[in-house]
Amino acid sequence: MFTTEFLDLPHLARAGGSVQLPGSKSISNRVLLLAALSAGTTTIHDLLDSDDTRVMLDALHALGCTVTPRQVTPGQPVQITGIDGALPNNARAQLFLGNAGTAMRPLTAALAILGGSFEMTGVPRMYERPIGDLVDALRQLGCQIDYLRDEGFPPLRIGQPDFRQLGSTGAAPIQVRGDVSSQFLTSLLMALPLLASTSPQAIAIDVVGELISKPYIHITLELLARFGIRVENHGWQRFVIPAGSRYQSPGSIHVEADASSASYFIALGAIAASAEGQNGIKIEGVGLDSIQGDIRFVEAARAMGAEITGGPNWLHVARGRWPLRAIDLDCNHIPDAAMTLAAMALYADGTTTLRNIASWRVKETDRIAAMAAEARKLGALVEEGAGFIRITPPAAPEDWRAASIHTYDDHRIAMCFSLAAFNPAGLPVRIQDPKCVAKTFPDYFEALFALVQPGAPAPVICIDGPTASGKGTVATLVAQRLGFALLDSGALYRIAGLAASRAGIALQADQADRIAALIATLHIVFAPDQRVLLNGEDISLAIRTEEAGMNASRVSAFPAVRQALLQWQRDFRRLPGLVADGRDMGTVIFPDAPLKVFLSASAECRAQRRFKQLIDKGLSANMHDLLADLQARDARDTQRSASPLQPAEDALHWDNNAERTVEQAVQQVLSWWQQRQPFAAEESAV
Ligand SMILES: O=C(O)C1=C[C@@H](OP(=O)(O)O)[C@@H](O)[C@H](O)C1
Ligand SMILES: C=C(OP(=O)(O)O)C(=O)O
Repeated sequence: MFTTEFLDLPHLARAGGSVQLPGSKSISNRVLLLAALSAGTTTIHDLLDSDDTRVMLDALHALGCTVTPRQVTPGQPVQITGIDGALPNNARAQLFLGNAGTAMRPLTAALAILGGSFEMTGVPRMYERPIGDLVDALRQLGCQIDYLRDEGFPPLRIGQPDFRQLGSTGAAPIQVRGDVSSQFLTSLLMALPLLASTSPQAIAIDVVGELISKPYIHITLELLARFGIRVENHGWQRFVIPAGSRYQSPGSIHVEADASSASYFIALGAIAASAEGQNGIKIEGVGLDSIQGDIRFVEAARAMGAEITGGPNWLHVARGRWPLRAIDLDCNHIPDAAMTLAAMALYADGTTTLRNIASWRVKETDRIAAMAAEARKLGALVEEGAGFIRITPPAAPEDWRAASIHTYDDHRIAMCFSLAAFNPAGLPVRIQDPKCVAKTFPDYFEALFALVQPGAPAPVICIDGPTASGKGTVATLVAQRLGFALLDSGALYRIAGLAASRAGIALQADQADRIAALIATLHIVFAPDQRVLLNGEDISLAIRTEEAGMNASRVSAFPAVRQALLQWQRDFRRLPGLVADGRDMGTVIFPDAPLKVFLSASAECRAQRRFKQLIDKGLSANMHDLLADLQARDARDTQRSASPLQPAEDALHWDNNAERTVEQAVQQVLSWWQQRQPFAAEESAV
């Protein structure tokens, strides 16, 4: 996941390949709760691991369910041992439910019926998302729920219910409004079997007013059936839970991939020209047999021009009509995926209108307002109303503008606007707070980058300089702040030197071809945890000794060795960008890099820095020897004929002497980078 303050997407041109999507949020959180209420143990395969499911898992754990393992591990199922319809007497817990509607609402209903002493809390936005219709419905039954702040909104306190009045009202249906969120009805449908299990009569729920987002009720009914509860659906108006209904674990259950998450990749296939040698985008894990209503996004995308084929659990999407066709659509049945249509509308041949989406206003943010504001920043014309949005794309490529997209802590805003990087003007797009995708799709950007190709080679920031100038530290931090990949080219020469000396090859010029041939056989891995592996062995420390540094300097003087490592280094170039640290990054390896920085410092200062580094690592060091070695390396690095150490003509210089801090150097590089971005002015105005 990208945890940077912002993520700059360079202009994107093409896409192709296949993507395996993470599990459905709506299915994951329903299955977790149903498993928790059931008798027996349920093994859940392909559960989504995201903020929304984590709050649900934590809540279930706090309520005494056995959850193994406690953290979702990719490829490993999660086992939940349920409470069999009852909590211990005097159960109490404070539950933090983040901004997960699928946790807050269903848990509120279930706990209000089970009884105990619970506080339901969340993030500030959760306290602006309505829950009054659900509380009103539960109070009809005798549930004890208090608002801790504003009437009609979380946080809530739940107490012990009093079901005596139920007897007197007999089997009167419970009324619930359906026009603000379908999650209220879903919550009742999942909680009321707890009452029906001991009730002599069936329990009926009547929907008052229009029921929005109906397909989510379909998911609820499908999953209830898997857990032994067969609800009668009378025309989406009345739902009847038979007397004696009792939760029974299905033993094992599989979570489909998320159909709403699929919408971004369907849109990608519809918008992007196919990458060379590829034919569109294959989406795996969800397909035409899905129980998720958002699969009907496929129809809308087809109407706009996408060419989509599919099987039970896969889809294939290719660009068809181009530009896309503008549409006018009632989107009530696909409230989440419809946002992706708004992103597709930026590439349509006219004005697209998305109607019947009033619920957008009470989700992660006011999504109608947010979509309108951000699409306008890109140059689109947008009209909005209480329950619709109308988008006209920028008229010509030159009407597009480079924008820094505010994401409002809303995963879907971030994912939707990543698609704006395909704009015809060749502009980059900045996504602020990219980690907001953690709500349902933590690795969204990684998945996107695996499929797309930039319009021009991915950006590179070169940081060159002599040994111990501090470039490694600065490069690492700059890469972290921007979410860029890191190339420590010195490490490659260190590895080459180490491998050659271990192979018994003398590090001298007449052996250069042998060393180059050896390099071609090496299997080198720079692990995400900073470890460096050579043919499977952790050599992170072995390449950091002074001797390894000297050997690196020796082999790096041989043109054949430099040549053998050239493509290796260039292959590090990837999205969203690269920070390359070395001696000839700006001059030889990435001469087209948009930012080149040359760090320098006096030999004494660098010797001091190296001394400290070695001591900190627990290695022995001697200042006098270090200075002499460093001067010898400087001489070799600057005097070698093959790519000698020298600043690129267009490099910006930073004197990294002792009185300057690492943070100052990092800030300077970031500020030079920022000045090169087209949204620099807008950003500094914020
Ligand atoms: O039940 C569900 O899983 C959901 C229902 C929908 O909400 P509304 O019913 O509030 O539209 C949807 O937007 C949400 O992401 C998930
Ligand atoms: C509306 C959404 O979430 P929630 O489940 O919190 O309602 C969403 O994921 O788009």
